[in-house]
Amino acid sequence: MRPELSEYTPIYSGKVRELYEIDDEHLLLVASDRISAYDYILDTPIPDKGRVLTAMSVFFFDALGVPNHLAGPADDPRIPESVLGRALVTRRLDMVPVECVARGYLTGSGLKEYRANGEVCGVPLPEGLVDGSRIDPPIFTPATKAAVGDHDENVSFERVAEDVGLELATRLRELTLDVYARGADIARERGIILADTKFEFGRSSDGDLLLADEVLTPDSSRYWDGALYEPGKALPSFDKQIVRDWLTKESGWSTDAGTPPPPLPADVVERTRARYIEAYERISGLSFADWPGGAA
Ligand SMILES: N#Cc1c(N)ncnc1-c1cnn(CCN2CCOCC2)c1
Repeated sequence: MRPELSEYTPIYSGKVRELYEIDDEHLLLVASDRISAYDYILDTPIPDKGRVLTAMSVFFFDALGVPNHLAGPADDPRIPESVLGRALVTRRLDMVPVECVARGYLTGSGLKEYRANGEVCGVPLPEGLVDGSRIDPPIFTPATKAAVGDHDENVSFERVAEDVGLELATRLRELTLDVYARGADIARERGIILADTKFEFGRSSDGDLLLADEVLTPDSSRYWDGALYEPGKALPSFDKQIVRDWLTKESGWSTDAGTPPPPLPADVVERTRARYIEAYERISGLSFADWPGGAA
């Protein structure tokens, strides 16, 4: 008999995920079906988004073999039926207050910084780069964690070293670049570019540095369709562009409307759900139908 979610104490609620306390040593990390666009949490959920992104995290945790915070399988008996498939039991860690970002392509806030001063987080880049340019080798561009709803602030490696010490900052950079490179290689071999990603790390009670949070999902990474990539060409989001295009080109809403986006039509929801499942099945080689928690 599985416990009810109400038996666990909620300790953190983010835009699309929540964290609950199971006991002194264990947490329940729950991924919702909520989707965000243009800094709004949309009213319309994407069915199975939470389950697909949980499956992606588990695939990469397993494939990359990095010591991590998982403390049980996807069907762990401590997971309530109501969130089965979109929740994971994790070890409770002492989180390192750094968003560990790796960038293999120049876009977003990194591009904005580069255009202003030719570098990103203090890392100088060659002249002449444009939106979508490859950054090879990838760079470590950390950020400080922002409050829910705010944007993280890009900071230099030196600032991270001041905050957490040079040894840990160096280890975070090494791990971030190694895990990103290996994960991006796996995805690229299957036709999906992971342009950048954000990791979080924490220390266990016995002092080990473990990979935490979600790993290489479309919510923590930019997913691009590799078939469309040309050098120097930024691509639309593999998973969110259907929603973005409908909102800005068909719904009558605009990003400067000053009002929340309208509900999504059923076909946009279904096509978006299919994109998440496609990304998972292409990268993992597994069938989403085999993932726990599907409709009975
Ligand atoms: N993972 C993890 C983890 C852990 N294993 N131990 C202790 N704390 C955390 C933790 C606490 N906050 N965050 C930020 C990311 N949140 C994740 C949930 O959803 C909201 C955002 C991570």
